[in-house]
Amino acid sequence: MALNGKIAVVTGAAQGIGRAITELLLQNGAKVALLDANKTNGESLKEVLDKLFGEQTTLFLHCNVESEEQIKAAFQKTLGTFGRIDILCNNAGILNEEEWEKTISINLAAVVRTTYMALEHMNKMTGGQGGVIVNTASMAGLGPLKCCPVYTATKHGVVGFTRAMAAASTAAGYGIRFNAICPGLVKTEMLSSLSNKLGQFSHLAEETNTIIADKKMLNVTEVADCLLELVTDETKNGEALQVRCNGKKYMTFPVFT
Ligand SMILES: NC(=O)C1=CN([C@@H]2O[C@H](COP(=O)(O)OP(=O)(O)OC[C@H]3O[C@@H](n4cnc5c(N)ncnc54)[C@H](O)[C@@H]3O)[C@@H](O)[C@H]2O)C=CC1
Ligand SMILES: CCCCCC(=O)/C=C/C=C\C/C=C\C/C=C\CCCC(=O)O
Repeated sequence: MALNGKIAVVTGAAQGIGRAITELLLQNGAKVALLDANKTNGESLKEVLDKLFGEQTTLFLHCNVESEEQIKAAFQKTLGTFGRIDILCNNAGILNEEEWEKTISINLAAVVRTTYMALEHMNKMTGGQGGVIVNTASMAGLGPLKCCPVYTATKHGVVGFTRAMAAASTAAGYGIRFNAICPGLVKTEMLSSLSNKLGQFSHLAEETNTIIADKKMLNVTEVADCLLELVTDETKNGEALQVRCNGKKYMTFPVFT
């Protein structure tokens, strides 16, 4: 799938992995609507991107993915400006075991909400032109992280939702591919502010921070490079791509017959 002329929506685009995804999509010729709840970071990133790629190639839309109304408005603005949506990257996420309901709301419920909203515009069965949806899960979507059970549950949920949607899309002919990316530790603000986010598991903070300090971490650009493969390689559907410092691996799962 070549990206020239393609229109992408990226959530959590203002910093970290979302910013790297946005920059790589732009470098490859796509136009991008950046959705983020952080207005200050989003607006200053838009200024940077205007200079690098031209004002017409991006939109910053202040949007909390927990709000159905705000997502709807962001999709309408994207369609009004760019005319179509080909790519959705559900990337916004938090790690907060204290505010665990908010973690479920942003990391899982919002992925479902945004995906269903995108289907209304992308689904070939209802007049859309198809495309690809890539969800940012985590290695915590493939195995347990003892310091953050709810974060782990949301990321397992994202992997399951992605794979089931891929199967539903194939069965019904939506013309949309669904993939999940599952990175290990990535150098971003999410990990640097971890200690006070573990709630009842804060007794594991010291051990967790030691692991983080000792482990080699991925750069956001390494994650974005792998995500680009999931966007552009039309053979990839229903995949969970694990990305670690020592390489990437397409995961295999039990098959139901
Ligand atoms: N940093 C890491 O080690 C890893 C991160 N991930 C996942 O990658 C994704 C991105 O995380 P990072 O870039 O590391 O975090 P980050 O904290 O640097 O960036 C997250 C972005 O999402 C935005 N955001 C948060 N809540 C939002 C909401 N309700 N509505 C709209 N935007 C919202 C934030 O404003 C921020 O710009 C998350 O889903 C995270 O779970 C996955 C594996 C590893
Ligand atoms: C192994 C899960 C990495 C998940 C990254 C993430 O989404 C959030 C991490 C939060 C805390 C990290 C705490 C412990 C990590 C333990 C092991 C990391 C091993 C990474 C690797 O080997 O690639």
